[in-house]
Amino acid sequence: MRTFHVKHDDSEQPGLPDRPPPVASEIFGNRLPIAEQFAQILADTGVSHGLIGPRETPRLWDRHLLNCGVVEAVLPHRTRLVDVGSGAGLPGLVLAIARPDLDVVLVEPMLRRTTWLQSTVDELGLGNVQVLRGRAQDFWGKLRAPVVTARAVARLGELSAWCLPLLEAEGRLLALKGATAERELAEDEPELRRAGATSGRLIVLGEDSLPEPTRLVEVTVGSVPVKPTESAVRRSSSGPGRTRGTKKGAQSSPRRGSTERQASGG
Ligand SMILES: C[S@@+](CC[C@H](N)C(=O)[O-])C[C@H]1O[C@@H](n2cnc3c(N)ncnc32)[C@H](O)[C@@H]1O
Repeated sequence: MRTFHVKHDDSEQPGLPDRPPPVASEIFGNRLPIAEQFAQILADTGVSHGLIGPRETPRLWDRHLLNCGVVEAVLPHRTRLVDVGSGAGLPGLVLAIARPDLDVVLVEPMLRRTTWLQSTVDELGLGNVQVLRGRAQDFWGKLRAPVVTARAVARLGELSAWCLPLLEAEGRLLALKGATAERELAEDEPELRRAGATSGRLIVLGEDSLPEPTRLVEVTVGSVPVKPTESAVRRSSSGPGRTRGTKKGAQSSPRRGSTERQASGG
């Protein structure tokens, strides 16, 4: 009888993340071990709890940790950041790891996800992260920050209606988008204006360092914080209000202005 042996390459095994590429140390610096621990958690309970697809494990770094991590380059020192629809902590938790100077709030409506997020924050020992359960709309009038981030949560128009009322004056919504970023920005411009945006532009990050650069849409508000639009309030109150903390856990008229489109390297 003939016998043969199959040689296994550990990096191909399901449940094991890919290895961090060299650019990871530029983004995470001496926090790289924490980022690696987060990648392990994503590949383990992130997959078993259904927060991330099993097919994502071999590309956790390129598609997720680095795609989100490069955004730290456009964040000022010691700012407060609200990440809406955080899911598996993308991009909020990644940014909190890369930048311990940030004060990060993760907003996520699904209990299963907030429970996982809180246990991950505890396991990583991150003192700069708060996890809140609820939709963005549930925090209107309760939460404001200079920066709001969101990835893969909603189209730009709807996302702006939800998120601009969470911004302080002169604040910025940073929406991580894929290849459709520029088109969405053009198509949703009227909705952005109605939501109170004073400008919008495309920023491309990691062009020289990432296999797929991050396409970020930056939407800004003016010197007066915006109120939710009437239609957003109507639509939001027809859904269930679910504002909760986890175990730790006067506005004026919208401004109208020109929405600027601009591509820039980063
Ligand atoms: C496709 S997942 C993306 C998760 C994560 N941002 C990522 O990039 O992997 C969308 C997330 O948005 C959340 N979500 C949906 N509607 C929301 C709302 N109105 N406010 C806040 N989060 C919302 C969902 O519960 C879900 O976790």
